[in-house]
Amino acid sequence: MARKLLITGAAGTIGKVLYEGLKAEGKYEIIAADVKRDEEAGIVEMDIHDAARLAELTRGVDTVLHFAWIKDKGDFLGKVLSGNVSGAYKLYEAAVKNGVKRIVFASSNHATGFYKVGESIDVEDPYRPDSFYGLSKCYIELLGRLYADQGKISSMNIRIGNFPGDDRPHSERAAHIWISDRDMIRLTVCCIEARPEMSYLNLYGTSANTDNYYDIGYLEEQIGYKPQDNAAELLEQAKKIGFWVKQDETTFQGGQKE
Ligand SMILES: NC(=O)C1=CN([C@@H]2O[C@H](COP(=O)(O)OP(=O)(O)OC[C@H]3O[C@@H](n4cnc5c(N)ncnc54)[C@H](O)[C@@H]3O)[C@@H](O)[C@H]2O)C=CC1
Ligand SMILES: O=C(O)[C@H]1OC(=O)[C@H](O)[C@@H](O)[C@@H]1O
Repeated sequence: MARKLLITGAAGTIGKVLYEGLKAEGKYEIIAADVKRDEEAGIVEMDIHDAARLAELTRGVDTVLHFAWIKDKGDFLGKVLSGNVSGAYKLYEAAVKNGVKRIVFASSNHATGFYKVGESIDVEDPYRPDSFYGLSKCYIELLGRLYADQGKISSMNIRIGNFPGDDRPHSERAAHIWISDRDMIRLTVCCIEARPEMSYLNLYGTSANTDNYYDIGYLEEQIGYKPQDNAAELLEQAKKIGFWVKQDETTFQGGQKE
């Protein structure tokens, strides 16, 4: 029987690419949902605040891919806590009640964005959020950890680097964190297919960039992720043809300056 997936945020920059890529895999039954319904694209309506709708949509689902996000702009009490954190809680509760096996969450490099450029960091290093946005990602990663430790669901948090939506790196900073469309799809498939006993995993989601901030080589053995693209090569080509590349020297990995 085909594995049933629910993608939240399916109309978004990453969601759209994932939905198409996972359809093309040809082996999944997919519910694509977003607050923006798009009948033509097969995207049904779902508001992350609506617990009843979440209960309905998670029924019979094997894996939830949680990519919906209310743009927060630092509104801590409102969009961060009452929107994204409480929305994730409602989604995870619904998933657990319906026996969903795994949640793959779109976390972010900003969960550790206050490490300095030049520092080599490991995924087990302490959180260093660089914003309320990054902080909310830490909270939701830990929500997943709680449910996983309680034996209720398997939880994987992909700390995505930079996915601009047009499949090319645009800045010097992107050379350290970029992920291409096909690597994003590949990585998500690896998370979906990872062995069921894997109850919790945090990982950085980037392509095989020469200058990656994070060593992700071990992911091949752990979950079979073998990225194919490299921002350094594409930035080199872009510069040769005079394509705009932002020179952005930053102090911190999340992009902020001292
Ligand atoms: N694009 C990137 O470079 C990175 C993205 N991420 C994370 O990946 C996820 C997806 O990012 P993008 O696709 O770039 O964002 P996006 O803003 O393009 O997509 C988010 C989607 O969520 C939907 N949404 C908003 N409010 C909603 C609600 N109340 N209920 C249901 N859906 C709602 C939006 O309509 C939108 O389609 C986010 O969690 C983001 O923080 C993390 C790191 C990097
Ligand atoms: O750090 C980055 O480049 C990206 O990180 C994120 O978490 C954001 O969702 C995305 O809009 C940024 O562009």
